[in-house]
Amino acid sequence: MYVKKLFTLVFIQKENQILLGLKKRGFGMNKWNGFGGKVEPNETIIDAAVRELKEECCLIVKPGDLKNIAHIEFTFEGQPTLMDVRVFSTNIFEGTPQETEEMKPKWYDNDGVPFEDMWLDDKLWFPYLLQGKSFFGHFHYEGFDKILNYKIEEQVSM
Ligand SMILES: Nc1nc(SCCc2ccccc2)c2[nH]cnc2n1
Repeated sequence: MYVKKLFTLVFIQKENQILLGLKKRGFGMNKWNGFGGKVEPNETIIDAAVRELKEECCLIVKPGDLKNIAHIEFTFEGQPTLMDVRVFSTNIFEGTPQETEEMKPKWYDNDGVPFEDMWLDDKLWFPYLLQGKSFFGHFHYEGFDKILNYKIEEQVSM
């Protein structure tokens, strides 16, 4: 029986580039990732996504401009937590990405994503993200550096 915890993950995209942030502390520290975090009890998932993006790199997006492109679940052998991550993307945003205490932002070419410094699973589902295909994924980890099993299923539309 898992204890489900809800998280957001936002990817800002340009023509052939994607904005990633180097996590400077906490869960996933020293890995490049999208922007996000825990959904608080008093907010919607979308509001959490907008809030975390602003907190982590000072970009402003409108809730209506965020497209839910994926639902990814992470479980870890021997742990009761199921991380329920709602992934959003948009190419409509205001501001210039700024470094914060949480994240150091950097634009990457779509064909130059630093998978060697990201979560192991990311290289498995980034192709769907970069091609704008919606998907469901579940990744079951042993520790943080080994995927025991996973599934990815394209979804017609979320
Ligand atoms: N890309 C990616 N992201 C996460 S956690 C994303 C959600 C999150 C959680 C806590 C703080 C900020 C953001 C992953 N976990 C395992 N593989 C993973 N891949």
